[in-house]
Amino acid sequence: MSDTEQTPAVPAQAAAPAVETVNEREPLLEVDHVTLRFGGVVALNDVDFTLYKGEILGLIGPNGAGKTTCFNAMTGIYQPTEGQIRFLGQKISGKKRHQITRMGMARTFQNIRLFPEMTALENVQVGADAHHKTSVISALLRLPRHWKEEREGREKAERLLEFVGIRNRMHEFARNLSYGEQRRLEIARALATDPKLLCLDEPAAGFNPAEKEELLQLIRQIRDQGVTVLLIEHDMRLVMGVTDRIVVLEFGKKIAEGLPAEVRDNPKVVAAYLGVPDDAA
Ligand SMILES: Nc1ncnc2c1ncn2[C@@H]1O[C@H](COP(=O)(O)OP(=O)(O)OP(=O)(O)O)[C@@H](O)[C@H]1O
Repeated sequence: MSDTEQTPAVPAQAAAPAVETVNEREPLLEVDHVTLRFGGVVALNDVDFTLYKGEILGLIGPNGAGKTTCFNAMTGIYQPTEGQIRFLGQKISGKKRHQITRMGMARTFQNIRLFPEMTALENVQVGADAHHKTSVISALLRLPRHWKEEREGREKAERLLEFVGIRNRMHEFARNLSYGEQRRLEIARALATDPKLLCLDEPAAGFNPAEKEELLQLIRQIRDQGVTVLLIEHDMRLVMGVTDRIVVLEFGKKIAEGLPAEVRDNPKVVAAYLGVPDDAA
């Protein structure tokens, strides 16, 4: 039996079933009437929604709708012009990115951001370092507790690489991995920070149908380990197949929110995607 079978790759948190009764659920992330302007551009206009613990929420919308800006506001890269974002009841605004990571939020990027000259294993260990407790001094003095932490970090990184399906590539430089493997590695690295919320920004971009299907399974497995997932994705089949609920943005405004089937049949959403004029919708 491998160590993966003995220890869950993603630390078990309050494992939660799929969303059925959202009203009874605990909020994890609250986007509270957020407006965000870049000069004259209103990238987010009074956007308001809640992400509940244990769900997979899709954030969708046509190009330029404000999805990435919303992600960036949630992860502390941008500050809202108005409104606020709360994670586990605490304001995100003013927090540094590493503080937000420690609070339990991790993300991947639309454009892959790995350390190309480091191995897959090292890339994941860097993520795990966010939670190391021993000091720089104990690392320099090579104290036993530092070694213990180092060993545990490595074991955890290996388990995560197994979990995302690329353990056999752990000693390969990140730059030598295939595109799909790099995307998986990004997810493993984000999971190494023990997130309560994992934000995936277009994780299926450039994937073929088989890879998309595998990704869909992986996202479900991540949620089944108790990690809440926020997904930005253009591929509608994937979004409809994996999310519990969907929020739709268009021109920075929320135009719909609901179960995948409700959103798919919403005339405003159909119009936004097909470019039908408002009065015809
Ligand atoms: N740093 C910035 N400075 C100025 N305008 C910006 C900036 N970032 C985004 N915008 C503008 O804000 C709007 C929303 O962009 P955003 O990238 O969030 O959309 P998106 O829904 O993620 O689009 P896509 O699907 O194409 O990635 C767009 O009009 C964009 O041009």
